[in-house]
Amino acid sequence: MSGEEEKIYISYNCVHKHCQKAAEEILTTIGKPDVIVAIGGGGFIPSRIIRTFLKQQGEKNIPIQAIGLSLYEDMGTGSDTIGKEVIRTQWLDFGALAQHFDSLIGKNILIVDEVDDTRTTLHYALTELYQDIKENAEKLGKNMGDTKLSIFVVNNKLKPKRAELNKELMNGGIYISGEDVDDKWIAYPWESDDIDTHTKHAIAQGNN
Ligand SMILES: O=P(O)(O)OC[C@H]1O[C@H](OP(=O)(O)OP(=O)(O)O)[C@H](O)[C@@H]1O
Repeated sequence: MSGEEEKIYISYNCVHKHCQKAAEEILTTIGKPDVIVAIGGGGFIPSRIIRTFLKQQGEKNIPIQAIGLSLYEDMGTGSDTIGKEVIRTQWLDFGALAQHFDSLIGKNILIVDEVDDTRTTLHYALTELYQDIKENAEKLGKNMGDTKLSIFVVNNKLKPKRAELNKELMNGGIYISGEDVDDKWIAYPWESDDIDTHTKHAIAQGNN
């Protein structure tokens, strides 16, 4: 079987509908997030879409903050290590954030990415964000208060993960995937150089 046939094709419609459904669940469980943290590049488009459905009439748009995380093979890795390392290419600018909030302390934070593959990236994002907020709180002589960290991914791959998400750090925050899928290559529409053919494949697979 060729690589092409192995891929799962996801259409823009499909991403949109997963975002809509996840937003409903978020609003009925943890309530409206104060800020969305988009993990670039794959988390950018889903973040913008989900914001549409999280916004309530007459209210301000939820700010989207971008962080850039990339996975690199860790050449010096031993057999007991994670095998891939996460590189920060962009991080939160707490100075700029201060225009919107006094800080992220006590806020309802939603982290968004397109795919949870080995979970390395989400684990890194959750742990590092928590740590930064905690350090910020300590500097201000505060505690973490009711800071909640939740996660939305368009797709979660059903496979053994290289890292687990620490529920304690999430503090009642939730994890939602639009759809759990087999451990196959996922073709997202924003990566396509032929969107019409891509969408046809997605429709044929029921991913529209
Ligand atoms: O669960 P994991 O195994 O950590 O993999 C998931 C991550 O991998 C991809 O990022 P990539 O580094 O390819 O960057 P991109 O989003 O810019 O494509 C994807 O966007 C996720 O962030």
